[in-house]
Amino acid sequence: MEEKNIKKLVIYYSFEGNTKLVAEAMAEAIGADLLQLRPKKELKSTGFSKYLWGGSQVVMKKKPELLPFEVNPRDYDLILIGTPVWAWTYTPPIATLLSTVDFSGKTIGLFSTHGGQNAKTLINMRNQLKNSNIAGEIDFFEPLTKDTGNAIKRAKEWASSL
Ligand SMILES: Cc1cc2nc3c(=O)[nH]c(=O)nc-3n(C[C@H](O)[C@H](O)[C@H](O)COP(=O)(O)O)c2cc1C
Repeated sequence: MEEKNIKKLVIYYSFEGNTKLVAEAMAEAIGADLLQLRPKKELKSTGFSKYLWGGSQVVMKKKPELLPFEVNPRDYDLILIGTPVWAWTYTPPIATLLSTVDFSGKTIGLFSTHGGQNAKTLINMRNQLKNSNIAGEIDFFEPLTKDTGNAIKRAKEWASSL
């Protein structure tokens, strides 16, 4: 987007910090506000049980209730939406977001972080945003622990290119 005074927002969910890392880099690069999605009930699962818990949430198509937003996404023009990949798709808090906020007419960038299998995550998100202008998509392989510097650079360059 060319205009100087457009309002920019980065919305993300992050369970273990990978998506948060790139979301914050993007927001810093383009001067965007940040909105972290927080489920009212976040299970503090660790070890293998987190996969059972998270995976079952996705399979059951859960849309957990979120804590109130500090900003209204409708007030923004360019909105970047980021998710971890769970069970080959976007996370339940993002399902809540996409089904409760009207993103029609907005310019959207989509990003994900994953453990090597991004699968149809970004396609599935795009399919929920049929009335938005999808300006770009990018994914990252666990940026907290794998090639962090390069991931931050890619995140900043991508956000700046939208
Ligand atoms: C419940 C659960 C399911 C996951 N499913 C996948 C998957 O299908 N494909 C994949 O590549 N990574 C999968 N992962 C790994 C995460 O996508 C990856 O670690 C991601 O960067 C985590 O983001 P976060 O640190 O922001 O929470 C899964 C992780 C969890 C906890």
